[in-house]
Amino acid sequence: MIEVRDLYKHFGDVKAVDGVSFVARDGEITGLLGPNGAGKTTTLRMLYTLMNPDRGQVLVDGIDAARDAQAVRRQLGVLPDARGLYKRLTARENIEYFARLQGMEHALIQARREQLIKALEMEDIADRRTEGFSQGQRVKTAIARALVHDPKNVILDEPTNGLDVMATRSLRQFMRRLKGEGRCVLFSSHIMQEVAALCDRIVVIAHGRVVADETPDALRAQTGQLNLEDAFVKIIGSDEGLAA
Ligand SMILES: Nc1ncnc2c1ncn2[C@@H]1O[C@H](COP(=O)(O)OP(=O)(O)OP(=O)(O)O)[C@@H](O)[C@H]1O
Repeated sequence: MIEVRDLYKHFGDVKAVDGVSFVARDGEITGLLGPNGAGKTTTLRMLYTLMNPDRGQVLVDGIDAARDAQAVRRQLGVLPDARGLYKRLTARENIEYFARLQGMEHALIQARREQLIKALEMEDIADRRTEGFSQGQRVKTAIARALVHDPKNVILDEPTNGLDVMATRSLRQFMRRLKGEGRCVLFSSHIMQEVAALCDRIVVIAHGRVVADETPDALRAQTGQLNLEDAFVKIIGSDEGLAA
């Protein structure tokens, strides 16, 4: 479980994150939805301990990120906005390298690596150097790498960005599988259809603030809109930056 309490991050005059609180529960998919520049990536960066908040608290499975960042990192699998693969290594080697950094044992690394390669249907690319990989191939490799240590909590920053329809469908399927395994899945998106299709809970963020935190059904009811797209536009007050 991931808990965010009253988080702030300002860059000069820009209030990127301005008092954000929410909870992402185990066995659920939580979507952080907001237009471009809403503060999604900054919020996630503080969650996965890449950036310190100006104020506020991040708890992962009850562990305070400010007190024990390393313990928090062990509990997290992260697909960052910069996918950051080693281009001279093959996909398999990228996954293995990360597992070694996590201090995993050789036999466990092999088992978990092969399990993920199969689950993400990446057998055909596993022994290719990642240099020249397509967006979809890069995302798959980065996700396999992020999950190799079997983390309970999974954070994905705009996971379907740049993916085609088939790749998006299979990634959604994979995220449902993670949820079915009881993991806490938190992802950001500016695509409302995606969030509507996947999420148990939607946290809508605009101008660094949470403007709604509901189930998709409750959002529809609260705004009196049958269509989620209309509901989002009503909550945010504009459809700017929200792709359908
Ligand atoms: N390192 C930084 N220095 C200065 N300003 C920053 C920095 N990081 C983010 N910002 C600003 O903070 C605001 C929120 O940015 P953020 O990347 O968190 O938004 P986002 O919701 O992830 O947007 P997008 O959907 O476009 O990725 C933006 O105005 C951005 O320009």
